[in-house]
Amino acid sequence: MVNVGIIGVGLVGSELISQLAAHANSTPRISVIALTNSSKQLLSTPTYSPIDLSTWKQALQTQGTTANLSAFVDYVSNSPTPAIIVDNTASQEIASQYPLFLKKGLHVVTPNKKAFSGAETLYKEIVEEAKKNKKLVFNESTVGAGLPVISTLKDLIRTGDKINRIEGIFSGTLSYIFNEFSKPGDDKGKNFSEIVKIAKDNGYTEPDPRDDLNGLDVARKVVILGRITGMNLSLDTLPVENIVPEPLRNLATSSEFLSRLSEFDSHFDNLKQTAKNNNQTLRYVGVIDPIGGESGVKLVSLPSSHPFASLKGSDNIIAFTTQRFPNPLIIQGAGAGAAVTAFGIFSDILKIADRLES
Ligand SMILES: NC(=O)C1=CN([C@@H]2O[C@H](COP(=O)(O)OP(=O)(O)OC[C@H]3O[C@@H](n4cnc5c(N)ncnc54)[C@H](OP(=O)(O)O)[C@@H]3O)[C@@H](O)[C@H]2O)C=CC1
Ligand SMILES: N[C@@H](CC=O)C(=O)O
Ligand code: NA
Repeated sequence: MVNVGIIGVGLVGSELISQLAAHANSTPRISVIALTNSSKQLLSTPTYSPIDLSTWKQALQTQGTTANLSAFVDYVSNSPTPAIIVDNTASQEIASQYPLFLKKGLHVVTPNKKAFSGAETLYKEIVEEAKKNKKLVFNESTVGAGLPVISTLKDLIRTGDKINRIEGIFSGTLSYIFNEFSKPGDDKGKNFSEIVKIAKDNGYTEPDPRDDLNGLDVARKVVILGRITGMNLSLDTLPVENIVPEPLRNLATSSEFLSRLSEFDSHFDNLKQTAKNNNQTLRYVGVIDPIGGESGVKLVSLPSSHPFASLKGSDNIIAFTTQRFPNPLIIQGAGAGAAVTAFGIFSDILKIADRLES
C-alpha cells in the first residue's frame, strides 16, 4: 500500500482524485491521506486512514484546517507505509521544497514544470537528493501532459541512443489556437481572440493564458527535455518568441488581457494571410538541438504538407531524431487538458507503487 499527499486540488488535482477514486478497488492500493489547496488542508482521521474520495470537497470545506505546508509534509512523511507527495500546483514555492520532501523520505510526482526548468541549482539538488535518499521523482506530465515523452526520452538515452534533435508542438494551448486559426486551405473561421478564450474555457491554458502565449510554457518544456538530454539549457538564454502583443504584456489581470485581446485580431490576421499567400500555415514550435545549437521557441510558417500542419485540436506532436531513428520517432496526441494530465500523474504514481511492491 502506498500513501499519497496531494498539494493542489484545482483543475488537474480534482481530476486526479476522480481517477484515483475510480481505481479504489484495484491494485496496487493507493490511499490519499492528505490534501491541500493554498488556504485549507485536510489530514485524514483516524490518523493515516484513507480520505473518502467521494466526499473530499465537502470534507475539505467543513473539516479542513488552515493550510500549513510544514505540518502537511510532516504528516505525510511520518506515514507508516511508503509515501508520495503529488504537487498539482504551478507554485515555485512548492517546487523549491522538493529537496526537503526527498530528504524526509518522500517520493515526488508532479505536472509542475518549475523545478525542472528553473534554476539549475534547484534541479541539481533534486537529482542529488533523489539519488542520495533512494527516492523517485517522476514528472511525465510536465511535457505533453500524459503523452509518454519524458519516459521515451529517458529510455532512448538509457539504452545508449544518441539524440540528434527533438522538435515539436509542445503547447496544447498554442496547438489548439493555431490549428483552429490557421488551417490549411481555410479562409474563414473565428478571430484569434475568440479562439484564445475557448482554449481557456477548455482547460488547456495556464491559469493566465499569457503564460502560454509568451512562449514561457513551451520554453520550460524545451529546457526540461534539453536537461534530460544533457544540455545546459536555461530560460535566461533560450531564444523565445513572445506573441503577446506588447501593450497587453503588463496588464494586471488575465481577464483584463482577455477582454482587450480583440484589439489585436487584425495583427494576427495579417500573419495568417502572409503565411497563406505562400501556401503555408502558422505553427508554434520548440526545438532541442544538441548538435547544431539552434534550440529555441518560435512561431513559424510551415508548408501545408508538413506533419505539424495537419494537427487537430490540442494535440501535441514530438519528433525525436536519433542515431537509431534517423526517420524520427513521433509521439502525437492530446497534450493538455485535465483528463490527460491527470492520467500522466496517475501512471507515475502507479510506476512508483509497482516498484515499491516488487
Ligand atoms: N491544464 C493542463 O492541461 C496541464 C497542466 N499542467 C500543470 O498542472 C499544474 C496544475 O494546473 P491546474 O490544475 O490547471 O491549476 P489550477 O490553478 O486549477 O490549480 C492549482 C491548485 O494548486 C493550489 N495551490 C497553488 N499554490 C499553492 C500553494 N502554495 N500551496 C498549496 N496549494 C497551492 C491551488 O489552490 P487555490 O485554489 O487555493 O489557489 C489549486 O488548488 C500546473 O503546474 C500546470 O502547469 C501540466 C500539463 C497540462
Ligand atoms: N498550458 C499548457 C498545459 C500543459 O502544460 C499547454 O497548453 O500545453
Ligand atoms: Na508527458
